[in-house]
Amino acid sequence: MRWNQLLNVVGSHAAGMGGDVVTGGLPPVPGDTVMEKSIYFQRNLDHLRRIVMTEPRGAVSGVNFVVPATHPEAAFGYIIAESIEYVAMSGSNTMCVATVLLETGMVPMSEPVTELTLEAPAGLIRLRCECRDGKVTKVSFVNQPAFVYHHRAPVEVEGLGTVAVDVAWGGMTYAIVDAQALGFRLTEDEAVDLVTTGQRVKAAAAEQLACVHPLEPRYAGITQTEFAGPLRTVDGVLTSRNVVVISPGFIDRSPCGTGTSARLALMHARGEIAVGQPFVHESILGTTFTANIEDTATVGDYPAVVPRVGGQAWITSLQQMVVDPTDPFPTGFTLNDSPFDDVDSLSLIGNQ
Ligand SMILES: O=C(O)[C@H]1NCC[C@@H]1O
Repeated sequence: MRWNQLLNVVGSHAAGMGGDVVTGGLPPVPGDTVMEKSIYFQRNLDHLRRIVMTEPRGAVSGVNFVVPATHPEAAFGYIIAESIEYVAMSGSNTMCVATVLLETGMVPMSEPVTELTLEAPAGLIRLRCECRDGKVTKVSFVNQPAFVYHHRAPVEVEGLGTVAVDVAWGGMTYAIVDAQALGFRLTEDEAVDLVTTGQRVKAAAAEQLACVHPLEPRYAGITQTEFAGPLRTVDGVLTSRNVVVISPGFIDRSPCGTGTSARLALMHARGEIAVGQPFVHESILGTTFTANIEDTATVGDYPAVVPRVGGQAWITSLQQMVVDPTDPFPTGFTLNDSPFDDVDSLSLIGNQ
């Protein structure tokens, strides 16, 4: 027993998308808000993200670090790290965190519903967790407001010509394109092509379209591409498939909660969905999130919507990750054959 580091890591996934939850082993993380803690973590403790995210210990694109909340209404805070950014919010990760907190007893579970408030870097997140026989069967949460930065902006994309791109914020920033117009059905056999095209769209949109969140810490740029499938009605409910390509080039296995939020903002702006109307978003795997707009709002000068997104998460492992002082890879490594290759090209939060 001579480890330099020991982290308690609960593996989980929401609708197919992995999200590890670190429930113990962290040093104190200073900050007056969870956003400040996230910025501190990025600057001073990023080696902990690398330990969980990279080989030889882990290989996952989302890691959540559970920290004490700074707001009296929240049970816990959580810092959310994706492959190349510390994000304000994430839907699948929020479902994983809530499920882990409840199913491991860190937060008491009440059946059939546990109302819970957590503190994400984006702010307070109110959750409604449906629970049966000790299992969380659905987590739905009210996201911070989502809004549209750009409507059908013409973007010159390498190999594609001029593409109409919408850009919307849902907790992360999305370049949203019409999947059908680009020839995609959003099926599993298209995964590699979706990543290649999605990365090109994202690079071009990020270069050609400015977007800076109006509120501190002023998240800037575009880090996700969302291919929006056609809207259809299934059993009377507005439904659509989508695929999100996460930086640095990896498909979200889930229907993507922040992408769903961004899409709700866009659909509302286009008159395609009303406040309160149910919506089902499908992933490339066919897994689903339910969603609706709870209310309208404004963010800076942008008209916005307040989204609710729901889905289910499952615990997959209980681990203690350790670092031996003689280990040649104390903070892991990546090779460029891995979809998580770019962990070192971390983009900093806001305009630091
Ligand atoms: O559900 C979401 O919002 C996320 N899934 C992985 C990438 C995004 O953070």
